[in-house]
Amino acid sequence: MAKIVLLEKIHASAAELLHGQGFDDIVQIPKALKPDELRTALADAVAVGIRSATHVSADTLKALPGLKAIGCFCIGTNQVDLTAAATLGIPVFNAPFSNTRSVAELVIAEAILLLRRIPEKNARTHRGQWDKSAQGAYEVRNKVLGIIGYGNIGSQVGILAESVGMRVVYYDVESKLPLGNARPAGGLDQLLEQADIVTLHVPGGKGTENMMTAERLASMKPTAVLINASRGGVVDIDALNAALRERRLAGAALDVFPAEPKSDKEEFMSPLRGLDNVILTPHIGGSTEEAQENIGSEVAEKLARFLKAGTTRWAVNFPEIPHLAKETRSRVLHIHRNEPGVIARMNADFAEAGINIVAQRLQTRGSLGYVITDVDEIVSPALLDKLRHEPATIRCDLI
Ligand SMILES: NC(=O)c1ccc[n+]([C@@H]2O[C@H](COP(=O)([O-])OP(=O)(O)OC[C@H]3O[C@@H](n4cnc5c(N)ncnc54)[C@H](O)[C@@H]3O)[C@@H](O)[C@H]2O)c1
Ligand SMILES: O=C(O)[C@H](O)COP(=O)(O)O
Repeated sequence: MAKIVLLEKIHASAAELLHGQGFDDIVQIPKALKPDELRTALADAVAVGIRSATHVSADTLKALPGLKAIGCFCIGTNQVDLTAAATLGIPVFNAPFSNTRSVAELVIAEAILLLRRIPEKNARTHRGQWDKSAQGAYEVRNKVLGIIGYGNIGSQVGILAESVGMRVVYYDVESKLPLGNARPAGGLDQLLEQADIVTLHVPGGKGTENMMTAERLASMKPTAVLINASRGGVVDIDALNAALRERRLAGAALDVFPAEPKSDKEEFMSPLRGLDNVILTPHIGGSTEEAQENIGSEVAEKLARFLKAGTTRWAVNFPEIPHLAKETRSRVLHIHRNEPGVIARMNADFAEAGINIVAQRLQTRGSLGYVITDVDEIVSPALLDKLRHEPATIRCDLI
């Protein structure tokens, strides 16, 4: 029985779909696990489902030879060592669009709340103060929204922002088609100088680590606000803390942090706690009923299709082979280093065993090759062993 472990309160739609596909050994753990706990929990699992808080390193993957696939039940995949996973023959799947709208709506709401200074007004009113003043409170109409990272979320934020009258500029490392009346800012520095609201929608990882440095924060208008619903590492948190306390920025909304609790039992620690001009949320940008239900079934289906048919369509780190219904008795999944002669040797092994190949589909990506071979005969353990011991083989499975 193939065991699948689902962590971090993945929506029930995932387990439902997997059960429907015949996977009955599903273990659910409602939190993220530390590396040693992860190794124990996944020791006999073929697949794992995680969200953004479970970090899967190369060392963890090397300690789990039985693990065949990883599902990130979210958009970001920077929590997994994707290169190590590919090198070990493990495809990683995610849900690239399912929570886009949820994040975009939250960002627009926060932009309005911050410009009206609602976080401060709210805190003061709770403390019994009656701060009825228009000072420093603005409409978002005609204000400049600067979007850093104009991908799926950033571009949707731009569309929603225009519908309430904001003027949208963006900066992206890639050339992007502007939607609506949005226009490229002409560079990151130009964006920071002119924006009243700066919102970050870049991926996490080395390329964006601390991209909002003290200098960049200092180049923003003192009346401007910063929103970060991307990844915590993108902002120099101490520099932001200083800018906010010294009133060099008017406010901020943060949904993601350099260090986040692994479960709701752990205390959230941040230098920004207690600041009235800051909205802090516990990484819930994508946490709506709609998004989580869709993500659950989308990623579960990708895992099920891989485990049952070898399908790697939409894998983020792997050669992509679209879904091909299994119509023959046996299907061999062969993941190998992309070198000359691998397929020839493999097919010679089939021929030597007297097996005729009915269909074969090869795809490569960089140094990785993946071939699905359908045959009508039973593949013997001896042949499987031979294929597994071909010099370029990374992994070979029979389904
Ligand atoms: N807070 C949440 O709950 C939540 C929910 C969903 C996604 N996210 C985060 O939001 C990120 C963005 O999601 P998306 O779906 O829009 O991703 P995406 O891949 O569609 O867009 C990311 C964009 O950033 C651009 N980019 C990359 N590096 C850049 C850089 N250094 N400077 C400027 N632009 C850069 C890319 O070219 C791309 O256009 C995800 O990677 C994830 O980390 C957070
Ligand atoms: O990458 C994402 O989709 C978001 O960061 C959401 O992550 P979560 O599933 O942990 O809420």
